[in-house]
Amino acid sequence: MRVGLGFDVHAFGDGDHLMLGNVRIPFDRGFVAHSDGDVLIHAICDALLGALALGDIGDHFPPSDPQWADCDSADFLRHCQQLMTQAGYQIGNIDAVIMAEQPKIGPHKKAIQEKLAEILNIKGNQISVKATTTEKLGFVGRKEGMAAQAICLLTTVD
Ligand SMILES: Nc1ccn([C@@H]2O[C@H](COP(=O)(O)O)[C@@H](O)[C@H]2O)c(=O)n1
Ligand SMILES: C[C@@]1(CO)OP(=O)(O)OP(=O)(O)OC[C@H]1O
Repeated sequence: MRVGLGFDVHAFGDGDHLMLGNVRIPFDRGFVAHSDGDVLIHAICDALLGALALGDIGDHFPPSDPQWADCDSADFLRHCQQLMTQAGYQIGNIDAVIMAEQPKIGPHKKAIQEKLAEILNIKGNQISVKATTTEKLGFVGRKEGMAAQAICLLTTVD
């Protein structure tokens, strides 16, 4: 068994939606990022890579590489999953928390969990997505951006 931890932050900029867990959420801002800025998927990728001791998302998809510009972060997640499978592991469970003052994540949580379960080919009860404000404190509280944290448990494939 191995555990991994991931954390990511993206600032808000111009835009009219956010991609979170590969679900499009209408919003009056967008993420500032090289890719689609899916802060939740990036945290999950780093959790998987961390559990495998394979570096972090930037090692695999360098921000300096134009091929990742505006990239669908689901592709990053599929790649990390392939690395996990090649290493002989499978997902036990993933737990994640999104830190955001806005938008409200609650109405989108189920869709996000279902989408991530579909991408990762796991059951719905193997992935948990939660949300919290930071009680108006810090950059999240000032609505300057969003953060996400994820932890995963990997087990060996029998
Ligand atoms: N962007 C957010 C932040 C929080 N929620 C939900 O609100 C509840 C209370 O969160 P606090 O951090 O203010 O205690 C909790 O159920 C969160 O899931 C949300 O939907 N969207
Ligand atoms: C995802 C990558 C892709 O170039 O860029 P960003 O979308 O800026 O996201 P970040 O969380 O900073 O991770 C680094 C990169 O791997």
